[in-house]
Amino acid sequence: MAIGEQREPEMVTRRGLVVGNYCHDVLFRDGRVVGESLGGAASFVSNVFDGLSIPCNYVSKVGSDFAYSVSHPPITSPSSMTTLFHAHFFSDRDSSRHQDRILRRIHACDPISPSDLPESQFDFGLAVGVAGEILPETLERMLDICRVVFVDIQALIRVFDPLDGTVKLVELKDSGFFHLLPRIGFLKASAEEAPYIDIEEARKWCAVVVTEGKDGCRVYWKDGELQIFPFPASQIDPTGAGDSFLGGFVVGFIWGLPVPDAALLGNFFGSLTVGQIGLPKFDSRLLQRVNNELQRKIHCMGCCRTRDTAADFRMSVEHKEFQAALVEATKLLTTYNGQEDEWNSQNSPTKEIEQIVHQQNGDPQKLFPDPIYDETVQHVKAAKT
Ligand SMILES: Nc1ncnc2c1ncn2[C@@H]1O[C@H](COP(=O)(O)OP(=O)(O)OP(=O)(O)O)[C@@H](O)[C@H]1O
Ligand SMILES: O[C@H]1[C@H](O)[C@@H](O)[C@H](O)[C@@H](O)[C@H]1O
Repeated sequence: MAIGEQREPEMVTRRGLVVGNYCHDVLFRDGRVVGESLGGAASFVSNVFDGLSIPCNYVSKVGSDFAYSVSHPPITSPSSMTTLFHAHFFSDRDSSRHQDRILRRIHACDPISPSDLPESQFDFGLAVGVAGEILPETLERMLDICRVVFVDIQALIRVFDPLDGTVKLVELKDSGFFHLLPRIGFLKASAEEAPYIDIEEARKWCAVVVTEGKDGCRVYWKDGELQIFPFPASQIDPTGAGDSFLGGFVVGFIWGLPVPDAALLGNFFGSLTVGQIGLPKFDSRLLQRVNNELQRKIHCMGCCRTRDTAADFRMSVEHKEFQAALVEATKLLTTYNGQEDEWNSQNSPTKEIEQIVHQQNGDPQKLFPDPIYDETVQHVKAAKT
């Protein structure tokens, strides 16, 4: 290498683990079925990860009635049904007591036990259960084998009415998972779930990200908090917005973005999700733009940037620019060479069961250099103590 020539940062591949069951979702509006779709946070997360070529191991269980073809095959439990949710939405929001939906678990697939997890070590893990399938011992095992674990609180605090399966929430401290908080990297909750956490207590132990629907999200850590602004969206179905948010957030994190920038990417994928029923289809040109933008950003930040704990929770100087680039990317959806109608008809929400077949996107994406990732993980851990 010639003197003065800049060495490209050496890229490495992160190993990730996603744990949580796929499910069947049936959507009702005012008592009428309006959509049926593949669901489960793991399916929404894999939709984002596959779109951005993030390779991962998935541990998910379904029954022999599972109706979809997926790119990351689940474990089939012959004796159990696939988890099934009925989500009831109401035009008159009073009848749903101001929740955006009433959710009922109609069937529950088998839980995921520690022995279902691979024997390997992972750079990151996502605990994204939907119906109580992640047991305390399963999360504990994930914490043993993954360097950073992102947890969706819905995996921890949901309980189910024994008569009709209505989903209710319990306080995190009564959930059987509270003692694991100091080992969790990030805890993600929706605005509806946030009251079940004592945020002041939880933020001493891990970073907490509260998603706030059309208002974006708020990140809390030991020494501070920050509101991250949303992207405009026209909401058709909120299902899975939080899951896609988490997918985008984790992608940002493993690319080495500071937490607020990663949360912005989460907001971006959350906003893309609410515009479609069920699992969203992301436009490939839009995904390419996002990948280019991530490449550009890590080259700007360089691998020699100064790192300190506070910096990981501070917006990058290019935060606004990143936001503008993502807004610009969404314009691809409306200015497709004047062929908006064609695009819209290809992407319009379907009311029939879709057979979702993901394409594996070639070679795994090479991500941020290892020393930087090591530092980020250290800093997230240091921020707690
Ligand atoms: N109407 C909206 N407009 C723009 N962005 C939205 C809208 N709704 C959701 N989002 C984005 O998606 C993220 C997650 O949404 P939300 O807070 O509704 O998650 P959630 O309740 O966990 O969803 P679910 O449980 O259905 O997966 C938000 O933080 C926001 O960035
Ligand atoms: O598919 C959805 C999705 O994963 C949501 O995040 C979850 O809240 C629902 O339980 C599930 O049916």
